[in-house]
Amino acid sequence: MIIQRVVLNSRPGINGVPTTENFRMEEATLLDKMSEGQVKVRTLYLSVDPYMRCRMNENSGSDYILPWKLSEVASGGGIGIVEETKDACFSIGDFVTSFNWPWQTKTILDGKQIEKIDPHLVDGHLSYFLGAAGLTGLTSLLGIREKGHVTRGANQTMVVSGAAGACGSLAGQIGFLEGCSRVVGICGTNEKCSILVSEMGFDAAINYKEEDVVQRLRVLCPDGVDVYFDNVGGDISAAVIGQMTPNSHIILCGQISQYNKDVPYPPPLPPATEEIRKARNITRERFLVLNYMDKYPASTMQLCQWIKEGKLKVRETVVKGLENIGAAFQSVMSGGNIGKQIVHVSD
Ligand SMILES: NC(=O)C1=CN([C@@H]2O[C@H](COP(=O)(O)OP(=O)(O)OC[C@H]3O[C@@H](n4cnc5c(N)ncnc54)[C@H](OP(=O)(O)O)[C@@H]3O)[C@@H](O)[C@H]2O)C=CC1
Ligand SMILES: CCCCCC(=O)/C=C/[C@@H]1[C@@H](C/C=C\CCCC(=O)O)[C@@H](O)C[C@H]1O
Repeated sequence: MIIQRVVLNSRPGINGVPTTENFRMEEATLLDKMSEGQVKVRTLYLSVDPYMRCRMNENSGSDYILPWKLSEVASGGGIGIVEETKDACFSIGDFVTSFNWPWQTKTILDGKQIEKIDPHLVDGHLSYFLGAAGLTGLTSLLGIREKGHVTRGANQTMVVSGAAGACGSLAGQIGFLEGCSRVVGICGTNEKCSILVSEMGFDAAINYKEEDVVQRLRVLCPDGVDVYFDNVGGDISAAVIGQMTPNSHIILCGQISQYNKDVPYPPPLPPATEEIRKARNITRERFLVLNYMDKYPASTMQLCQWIKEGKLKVRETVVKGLENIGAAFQSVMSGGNIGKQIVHVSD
């Protein structure tokens, strides 16, 4: 059977900005023969995520992220429907997901690699399993619970960078649900700022491309910042850390502003900021959602319940067509998305 797939065409270079030309769509043959334990699936949705930038380098710089190979199919989070099965755990028509889904229209996967998902849990919004009800939501929830030290009634102020993105938009809302009394977002457009405040319940938002972040934080967080959900790193984080209170906490989720640079992960803070951090005893521990797999089932149920109750507002930016996945990734890296970026491959 002939299928379409997307392969890594070229590497942007460790200090380069990724482009759509780094990816190439091509035809390939999917073997008709399946072995015991295998499942043939049609791809419905694929996820593009910032960590994929590290997979475009020859060396990902991280022990848990493998580089993509040139001219080989790329992969990431995906959702599909079972079309044929040689694994008794699955039936035709089951919806399934995997963290390691090849970027192709149809594929044969090992049954052990995939997990069934129940669309009723998300009122039929299957793609939410790549976002709010998937690793993105788990990252926001577990990041806050494991590293945020949020205490109900403690009158804490949370700041979120990358606030209008997939993790950030959920993190701000979860900050409130877990007990913060004030949440301020930082993001890159006025439209995003307005959505954060009017739709997602943030108290205020700062457009870092147009406003003086330090000055605005002084006004919007008069008692200082107690919890910082950091998605971006760089100058924005230095500005936030300068406003943090003694014994406060950074949730070190990601550092997207540094992903097109040859720096280690997590990148060290600039010396003056590191001095502030130490003097104020601010924690900045590495957080990786993959380290909390035992907490996924209960946390996923919590996220689905909040989504159903309307307590967690979900935004997606959906691009149609496997051929557009490179553009969708490039868009995430340059701020084109609001909420989770999804690629819709087939109905
Ligand atoms: N620790 C973990 O286990 C996990 C960590 N992550 C991390 O969480 C972060 C967010 O990921 P995710 O929610 O999927 O992606 P997003 O949906 O937040 O998309 C990325 C956003 O980052 C912003 N951005 C891009 N470049 C810059 C820059 N130079 N400076 C400031 N902001 C920038 C853009 O928004 P804007 O318009 O605001 O610039 C863009 O929309 C990433 O750092 C990622 O690596 C994600 C999953 C798990
Ligand atoms: C080096 C930068 C990492 C920044 C943090 C981040 O975004 C982490 C994201 C992970 C992500 C990727 C983890 C593993 C992929 C393994 C695939 C492979 O190499 O085969 C996601 O899957 C969940 C987050 O914890």
